[in-house]
Amino acid sequence: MEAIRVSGLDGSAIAVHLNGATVTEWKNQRSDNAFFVSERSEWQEGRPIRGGIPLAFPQFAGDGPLPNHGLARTLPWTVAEQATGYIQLCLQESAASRELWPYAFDATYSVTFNASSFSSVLEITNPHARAAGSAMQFQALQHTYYQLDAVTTLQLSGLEGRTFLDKLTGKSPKQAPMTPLTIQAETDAIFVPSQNPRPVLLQLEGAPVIWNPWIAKSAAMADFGDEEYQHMVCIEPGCVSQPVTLEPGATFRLEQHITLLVC
Ligand SMILES: O=P(O)(O)OC[C@H]1O[C@H](O)[C@H](O)[C@@H](O)[C@@H]1O
Repeated sequence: MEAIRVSGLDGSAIAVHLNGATVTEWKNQRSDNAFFVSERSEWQEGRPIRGGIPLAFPQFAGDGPLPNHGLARTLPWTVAEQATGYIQLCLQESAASRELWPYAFDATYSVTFNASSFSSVLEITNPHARAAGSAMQFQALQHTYYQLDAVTTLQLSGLEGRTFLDKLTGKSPKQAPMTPLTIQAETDAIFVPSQNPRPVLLQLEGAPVIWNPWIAKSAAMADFGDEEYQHMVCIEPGCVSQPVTLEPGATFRLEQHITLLVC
């Protein structure tokens, strides 16, 4: 599977796969890889990579008729630009995408990084001329897997008191505790947008999904090690509970900015 390695300043580097524009590695001043990638990931063209930052578009998870998380994470993207600490990839509609989703779209994914910060921006344009086209609706999300020493010691601040839809109980609305979020069991929480969002540990755009498969689901996944849930968490900025409606000619932007606070 084709991976591109991009070097940045101060010894930093990323690896990104054309399959899904999936970033699988960010080497920074703290670690060889900030992102979790499963030892059991499949690494097959046309299959999702289990780790790094798969992109969900135009559908989140099983929310519609498309394959889980849509089509962007399994199609081949192309490199549009590359420089020190920067890469931009793009994807347009194709026969393969039209088979699954009958809309025209222009997607770009731009990653800018150095040894202490990492930004990734997904942009989706509805390419129809304003007069001619129609609006399109979709969900989009950056499914970021973080590598952790121990998930049970994670404290995630910024989501105190916010409402989330709990996928483990049929998307029932619940309220996050007023203390930092911790993960001590299976977690699959879709946060809903709030009026006054605060940064979530990292600076995230949109309302994140927080996921850890824990014991039983890990054992059931063929491309995930039984014990790996202990060393990862997914914090996924995106627009899920409120899908995006994009008018002809308009561009939607989903940003993720990660800053190392301790070096
Ligand atoms: O197994 P995947 O298709 O990669 O999905 C992995 C996970 O993604 C999201 O976080 C969803 O909320 C989960 O319900 C899903 O299990």
